[in-house]
Amino acid sequence: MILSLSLCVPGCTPRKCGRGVTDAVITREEAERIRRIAERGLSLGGSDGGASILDLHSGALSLGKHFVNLYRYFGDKIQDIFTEEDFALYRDVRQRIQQKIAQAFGINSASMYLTKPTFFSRINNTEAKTTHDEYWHPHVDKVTYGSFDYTSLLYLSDYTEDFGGGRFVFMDAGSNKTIEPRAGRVSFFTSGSENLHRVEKVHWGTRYAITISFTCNPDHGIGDPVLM
Ligand SMILES: O=C(O)CCC(=O)C(=O)O
Ligand SMILES: [Fe+2]
Repeated sequence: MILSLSLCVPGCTPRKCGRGVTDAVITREEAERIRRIAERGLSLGGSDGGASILDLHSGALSLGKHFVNLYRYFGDKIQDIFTEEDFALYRDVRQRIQQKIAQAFGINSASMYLTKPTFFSRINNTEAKTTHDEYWHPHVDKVTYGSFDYTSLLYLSDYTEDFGGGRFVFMDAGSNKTIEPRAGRVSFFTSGSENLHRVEKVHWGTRYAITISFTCNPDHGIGDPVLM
């Protein structure tokens, strides 16, 4: 009798769940370069509330209470905003994080695929205006985003230096575990219910991060963002 049906992709689907954090994959200088890309892109829009995103794959950019498509809106002019080097840096960083996750979980990095959404986030202490601004709710990424099997977060600014509050919290039974964002710090974890988490409210300053996630299902894979 078949008790459960699930897609099994040998070599990627998490067999062991877990999490890791490293400051050794991305340098602070690289994180600063990526933060400048995030600042440039997000300066073209911004949510009325405290949480803005720029989705590099779809081009979705927070604007007021809604989203616009940066790529459609700017057309060819997008080349005045982002350069080929920006996208090359994203690819390089994405590859190194993918390899780190593969190594940490003992899986084959070639059986992991980048998945969407892949986005910059900018958070400040402005009061939320829509539910999109409510970044602090506990959630499971696989439930929120569907295709995620492995989540990674690359932090682009420093807790206590650039902003207060805004720590990442794994909500474990018994004791929570907190990650303090720091430019160049990569936090990665399996995206299921074993890693329920939330982000503390940012009390002051501006917090930048980028979410880069992977799926084991090639049908949910996307290519690296490209300059259109
Ligand atoms: O920015 C963070 O630290 C986490 C964000 C998050 O949980 C998410 O985007 O799903
Ligand atoms: Fe999350």
